[in-house]
Amino acid sequence: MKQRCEEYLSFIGTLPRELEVVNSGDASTIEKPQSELFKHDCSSSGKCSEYSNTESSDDAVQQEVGQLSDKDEFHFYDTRQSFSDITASPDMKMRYLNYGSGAHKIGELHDIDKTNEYLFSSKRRSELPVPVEKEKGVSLWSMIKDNVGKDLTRVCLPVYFNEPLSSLQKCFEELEYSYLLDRAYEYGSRGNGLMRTLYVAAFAVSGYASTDARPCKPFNPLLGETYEADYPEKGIRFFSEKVSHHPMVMACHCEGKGWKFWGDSNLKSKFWGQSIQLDPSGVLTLEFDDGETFQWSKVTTTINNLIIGRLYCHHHGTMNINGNRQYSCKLIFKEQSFLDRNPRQVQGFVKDANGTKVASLMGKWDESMSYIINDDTSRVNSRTANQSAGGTLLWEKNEPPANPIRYNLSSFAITLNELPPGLKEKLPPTDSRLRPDQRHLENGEYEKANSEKLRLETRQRMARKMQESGWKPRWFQRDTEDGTFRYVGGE
Ligand SMILES: CC(C)CCC[C@@H](C)[C@H]1CC[C@H]2[C@@H]3CC=C4C[C@@H](O)CC[C@]4(C)[C@H]3CC[C@]12C
Repeated sequence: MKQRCEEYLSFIGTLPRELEVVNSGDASTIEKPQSELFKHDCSSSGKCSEYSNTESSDDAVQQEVGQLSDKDEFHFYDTRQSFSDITASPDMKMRYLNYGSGAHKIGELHDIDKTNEYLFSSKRRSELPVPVEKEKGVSLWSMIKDNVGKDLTRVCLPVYFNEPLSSLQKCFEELEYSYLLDRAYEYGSRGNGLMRTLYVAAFAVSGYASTDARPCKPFNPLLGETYEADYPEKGIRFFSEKVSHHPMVMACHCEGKGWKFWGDSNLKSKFWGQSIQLDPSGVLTLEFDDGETFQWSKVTTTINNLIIGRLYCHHHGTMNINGNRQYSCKLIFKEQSFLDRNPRQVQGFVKDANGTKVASLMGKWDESMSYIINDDTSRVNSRTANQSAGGTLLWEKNEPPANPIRYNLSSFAITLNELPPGLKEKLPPTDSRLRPDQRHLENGEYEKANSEKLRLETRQRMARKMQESGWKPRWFQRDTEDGTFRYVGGE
């Protein structure tokens, strides 16, 4: 029986062959080996069958949603819910978060009007709503074990494994420390290219800080779903859209004081049984208003202890931050070894146009980053073996919220899905904040969240066909030269 419940889980591949089920009709009979994995005793929850047994052929879906026709292709989602006509129709009007100051495009960022200030600057929330229902503990194993040997991208996980943020919102989360880019801009415009490069490097690392101790999965946006954020207190605006479902690609664009930052996220995943390896394949570009640019790609992320133990992720590999002027930077995210007493380390250096190392960088992606200008590198090295003791601080992770928050969100992350009065009317209907399943989860209404999630996922099965029949992103366009998505805006 083919698993048809198409929850995307695009980062999960197929289970290893040796774990395949002998008789596909009986998921409890497992060939070999009798590993720890299978001895693990987890009570299966009733919820599981509700999801894993959802079967329907594409034909059935087709019947349910209606026949595909050229005219219809943008209107597959029914209109019962505010979020259901999710794919952006070509004539949909974009309403920027401009609160009555007249339509301004994302380039005109910094005129904070009064409404905006009222809605955001001083009054962003510092807590999630109190959950309506009690949380249920469901083990991931109970979900996976009935699907051994099947394509896990087609396994549908119930909402208990999600955090109330979409992947689009998570992209914005990587801009929590955008002030580092403001600083980089200022240094550069005062002629200090080295300090600019160091701050850019610190920024590139700081994006990982929020991934620590966050064991839940973000919501998979629907094709054409968007997330737009206006944070005048940070001086930034952000816009993102899910531009492809197969493969899953999200395009992002952000503008701040003196800089623009864009890129698309496209993850390649390998499933290793107890862990998943994610290899991001997009390029991130940072462009300062004076023409200096830096480009880099993200390093590999491994999610460990999928089945037994505490789930955590770890980032490793080399990040080359290539500048178009004087300086470039190389950062190494250390591999984790079993007995490592000092994990999560990042080390690197900045080199000038001649290839001379002019500064060193050291720190941890979940803590802080520091630098040493080359003149004093040798002195510090000979003085102490512990490099992280030396150096001048560039970046430090913010304190977590005073009261521990569900899902372990940072104070910044807590604000991302907030829907204050008046905002709803200003958002396009495709915004992640309007996803009913995500909203229900945030409110702790798990039953409702689950049924809405299932409903939207059923709709989403059409995404491949929509893409094949010419669906195009609304706000981004693929660059014909380098294949990256660029924000084109519009109304
Ligand atoms: C099977 C389920 C329950 C496991 C939960 C998996 C969680 C830990 C996974 C799912 C998606 C993952 C994220 C996907 C993409 C990225 C971008 C990458 O550049 C940094 C890591 C980061 C941000 C991942 C962190 C870990 C993550 C949040």
